[in-house]
Parts: sequence; structure tokens; C-alpha cells
Amino acid sequence: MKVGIIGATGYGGLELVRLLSMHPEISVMNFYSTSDYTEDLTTYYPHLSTSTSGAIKKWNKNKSVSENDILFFATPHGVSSELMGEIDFSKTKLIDLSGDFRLKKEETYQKWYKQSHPCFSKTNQFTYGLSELNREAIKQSNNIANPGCYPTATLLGVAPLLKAGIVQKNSIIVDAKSGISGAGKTANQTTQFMNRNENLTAYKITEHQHIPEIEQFIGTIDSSQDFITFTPHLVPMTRGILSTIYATSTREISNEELKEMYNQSYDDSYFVRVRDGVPCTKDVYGSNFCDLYATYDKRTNRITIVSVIDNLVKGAAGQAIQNMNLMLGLPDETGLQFTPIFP
Ligand SMILES: NC(=O)C1=CN([C@@H]2O[C@H](COP(=O)(O)OP(=O)(O)OC[C@H]3O[C@@H](n4cnc5c(N)ncnc54)[C@H](OP(=O)(O)O)[C@@H]3O)[C@@H](O)[C@H]2O)C=CC1
Ligand SMILES: CC(=O)N[C@@H](CCC(=O)OP(=O)(O)O)C(=O)O
Repeated sequence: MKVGIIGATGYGGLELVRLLSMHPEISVMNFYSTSDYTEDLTTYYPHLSTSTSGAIKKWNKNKSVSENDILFFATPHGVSSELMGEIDFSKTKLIDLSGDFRLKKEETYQKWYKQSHPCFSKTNQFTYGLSELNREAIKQSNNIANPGCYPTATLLGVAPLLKAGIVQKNSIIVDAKSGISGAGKTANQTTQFMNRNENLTAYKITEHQHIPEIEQFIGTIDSSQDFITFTPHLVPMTRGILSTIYATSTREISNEELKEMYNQSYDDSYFVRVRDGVPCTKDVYGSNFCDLYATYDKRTNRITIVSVIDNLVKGAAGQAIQNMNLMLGLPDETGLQFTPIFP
């Protein structure tokens, strides 16, 4: 297969290149940029020099579509939809890492992304690429809206409870922490070393663009749920997301029953590991795993779930490749069987 990566010079794009260079079904990778990169990708990113090579090409819609079997857009929201423009979506396999095609209502997109959308009507051709929870639809789809990193960790964490119908209406609270690579490669005051080192910050409280994305998918499992409370935090580490989720239960439940519920939900899911103890971000660092732990507190009648992923792998490039595998009829784990890096 020949794959094109638009935005190959960014963090998500580079992770796609790293992982795809080890994928057994990929013979050619084409790298595209919208800016002034013209040399071989490895000139700018020598860590890739033994895995791949190839000059960075200017994105050119017709040519770039014709020279690839699949296109990955690792570009910011607003840019993905702009570049896709007039592509014939039904004939082109596309996987978009941005938030442009995840939300089903245009007014919701405009409200949370604070911008208009050049081709919102195309959104209905896209399938939400949460691999474990939307597998059959992804297999049938040509166009995938890859989920955000926080939604991936959060939705995999709460889905078994919602499926079992034991979450009290609107009781979900999500307290999530991310490494700085989640903000992309462009340096700014927020991401600079002095502001991040020895520092922990909550941000976009009540305003984060992943709130409607999480609520939208929760609504497809349990339509009685209208909203969640979600607060993201920046942690001084490079990769990783840890999402701690609280939900009030509709009944008393033992931890054994909870564990069984999670095991059954993810029985066929290679990348979701239901754990006996509390996971940490280094348990999944550099891998496509999502590790989950759930426990019930009789005193408060609440369930606490801890979910960890690597934001650049299961939260972005890894899940995008998992979705490519599903689209191609391959097992989920093809080319993605990495042991996490520890310590
Ligand atoms: N980082 C993460 O953990 C996650 C990221 N995502 C999403 O994946 C996409 C890529 O993110 P990420 O790789 O982190 O971002 P980066 O900022 O690191 O890279 C984005 C790339 O897009 C290209 N680009 C084209 N137009 C623009 C523009 N106007 N402004 C900035 N970059 C532009 C750039 O390449 P060039 O200049 O060569 O064209 C750049 O290298 C985003 O939509 C992001 O929201 C999703 C989940 C997790
Ligand atoms: C740490 C950090 O800044 N993270 C990003 C989310 C990255 C991601 O998943 O992006 P999209 O859903 O926008 O594609 C943020 O909070 O906006």
C-alpha cells in the first residue's frame, strides 16, 4: 500500500511515519507539507534516517490523491477540511487526525472550535474512529475522523459502565492530564520550558473542544446522558494522558462485578488492558495500549476509573493506523505490537 502523510513534519505526522515505517503492508510513504520544507524528511528529523527517507513534497490535491492508496491528515483543525476541499470523499480513503469531522452538528463545531467549517456537509461521510467501540462501522468506511486524545482515554474508560446502564444521569466528571506533546510542535508561551517545568496547570475549564466530542459519543451509548464535566491539565512530561473519571452508580456493585464488566467489554480488544491495579502513563508509553482500572466506593456510591494512553499513539497516530488496518480488513494489531517503553 502507498500512504500519504500530510503534516508529516508535526508531532502526530512524525509518529505516523515512525509507526508506518514498521508496518508490513506499507511499501511507499509520501510526505506532504504546506510550508517551506523541501528536503528529505530525515534532514529535519534524523531519528528516522534508518527507517525511511523521502523528499517532502508540496501538497497538491489531485496529484497527492492519485499517488496514494490512503491519505492521513495530521494537520490542525481548520487546515484538514481546507486542504481536503474538493476531494471525492467516497473514492478516497482518508483518515483525519484533526477535530474537523468528528462533530455531527455544525453549530456545535462553530461554538467549540470558534471558527466556521469550509465543507461541514461532508462530515456525514466520516465515521468516528474509536476503534474498539466502532469497529464494524470503521471496516465499512472510507473516511475516518480519528478521535481526540482525551476522548479516546475517557470514552474507553466509561463505555462499559454506560453499556451496562449503571451511570446516574449527568454524573460523569472527568479530570484529565496530558503531556505537552499534545499541544503540537509549535512553541508558544504556554509550552515553553519555564512555564511547564515544575508546574501543573488546568486549562480551558468548561471550554475545551473535547467536551462536545465526548458527550456526542456518550449519547450514542446512553441517550439519557446530556452532559459531562471535563477539566484538562498540562503535566510536565512529553507524552501520556491519564484520565480519572468519576461516575455515580445507579446501584451497589462489587469490584469483582465491575472487573468482569470491563473484561467482557474488551474481551476481543488487543489494545485495551483491564488492570488489577492503578495504571500510570509509563505503562503504555510509546505503545497503542489503553490501560484501565475501575473501582467502586460504597461510601459515596461512586465508581472511579483510571485510563491511560500515549497521546501520540493510541491518542493519535497508533489509533489512526489501527483504523487503517480495520479499513483494509487486517487484524487491529497489524504493525502495532510494541511493548511500552519503561522506565
Ligand atoms: N499531538 C497530539 O497528541 C494529538 C494531536 N491531534 C491532532 O492531530 C493534528 C496534528 O497535531 P500535531 O501533530 O500535534 O500538530 P503539529 O503542530 O505538531 O503539526 C501540525 C502539522 O500540520 C502542518 N500545518 C499545515 N498548516 C498548518 C497551520 N496553519 N498551522 C500549523 N501547522 C500546519 C504543519 O506541517 P507543514 O508546515 O509542513 O505543512 C505541521 O507540521 C491536529 O489536528 C491535532 O489536533 C490529535 C490527537 C492527539
Ligand atoms: C495538551 C494539549 O494541548 N492537548 C490538545 C489536544 C490534542 C488533541 O487531541 O487534539 P484535537 O482533538 O484537537 O485533534 C488540547 O488540549 O487542545
